[in-house]
Amino acid sequence: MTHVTKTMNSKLLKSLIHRSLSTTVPQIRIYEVGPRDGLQNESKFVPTEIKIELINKLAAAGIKDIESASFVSPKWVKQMSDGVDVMKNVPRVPGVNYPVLVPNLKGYETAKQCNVEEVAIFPAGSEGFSQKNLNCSVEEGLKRFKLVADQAVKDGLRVRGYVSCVVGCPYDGPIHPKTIAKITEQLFEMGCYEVSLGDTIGVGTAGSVRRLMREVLTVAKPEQLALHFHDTYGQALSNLLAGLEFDVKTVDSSISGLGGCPYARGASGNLATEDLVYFLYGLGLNTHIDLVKLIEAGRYISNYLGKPTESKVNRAIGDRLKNHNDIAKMASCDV
Ligand SMILES: CC(C)(COP(=O)([O-])OP(=O)([O-])OC[C@H]1O[C@@H](n2cnc3c(N)ncnc32)[C@H](O)[C@@H]1OP(=O)([O-])[O-])[C@@H](O)C(=O)NCCC(=O)NCCSC(=O)C[C@@](C)(O)CC(=O)[O-]
Repeated sequence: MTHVTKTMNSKLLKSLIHRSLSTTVPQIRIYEVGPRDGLQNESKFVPTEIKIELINKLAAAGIKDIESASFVSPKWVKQMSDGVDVMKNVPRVPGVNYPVLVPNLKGYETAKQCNVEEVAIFPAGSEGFSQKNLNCSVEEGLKRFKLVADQAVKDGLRVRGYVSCVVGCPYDGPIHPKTIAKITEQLFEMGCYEVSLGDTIGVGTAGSVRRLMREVLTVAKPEQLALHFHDTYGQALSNLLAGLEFDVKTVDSSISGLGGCPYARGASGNLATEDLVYFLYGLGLNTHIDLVKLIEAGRYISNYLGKPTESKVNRAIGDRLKNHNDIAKMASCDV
């Protein structure tokens, strides 16, 4: 790379970071799932203090919704078995929401003991995945989640719903959008304030996402929906653009592109939060996220896991920051 190109890239980067710090109106809400969806698939146990430090770094970067743990059966997902320690010890930053995933009333009771303000329930969009992930049919799963939602609403907690396998299932193949719309509607009837549409195995394309959105928007308003794309086939950003065309305002992502579900064969990581923030600034959509601190959080966890980041933005900017050798200086640079 020539000196001129290097300088231009560095100017571009500074202006991008400056914009990320200076604009004021949040237009897109980022719901970070790295500490939960991101780490649940890691085979080597990640110590509680590393999980807590990751959550702290995400909060310091300006993320306001951080799904921090799941209270599922430790026999099913051992990686999440320290959820209570995470939730009892993570310093709660005012204004930051620390939701947890719960599969049943048992998990809900644990969540309540940890003083969470929001729980997430997660029926599957397909029979095959429901059996593998929850050990029950879709209908039985919905019944269990209704018990959780009823109790949470009674206790004054917010309830978020996920529908997984919204486009395709690793066991049943393509899923009809009408099926997903029906489950989405049931989640709203249970009292969910928002439903996140999960392309669990990342098989969606802009075309299938558009078809899904048209159907789901017959039962929901765009501001009640979130988009949750895994990037298995490299389609997450184009799928997101297709979803944003329908005016959805909340996007799930995972720091460093970590993620996957142990019960969804072939599922890879989520859309990386660093890539999402870069992409949204490119569209002129403010997120209030400090990209430099976010990159630092991504490097922290990928260094710990001993693997390269899945975030292309982190990789691209990271190399240049090595040259500048001072992340903090870079973040405060003006143009
Ligand atoms: C639903 C169950 C529990 C059914 O599992 P089961 O084996 O049918 O349940 P069970 O009631 O027979 O319980 C088995 C054992 O687990 C215990 N147990 C039971 N529940 C709990 C709990 N809450 N907390 C702690 N322990 C629990 C229970 O006490 C018992 O212990 P034992 O008596 O044998 O010693 C199980 O299938 C499960 O935990 N599944 C969760 C799997 C999971 O976490 N998958 C990943 C998250 S989903 C996802 O990633 C997709 C999403 C949301 O991100 C969207 C997307 O990406 O698209």
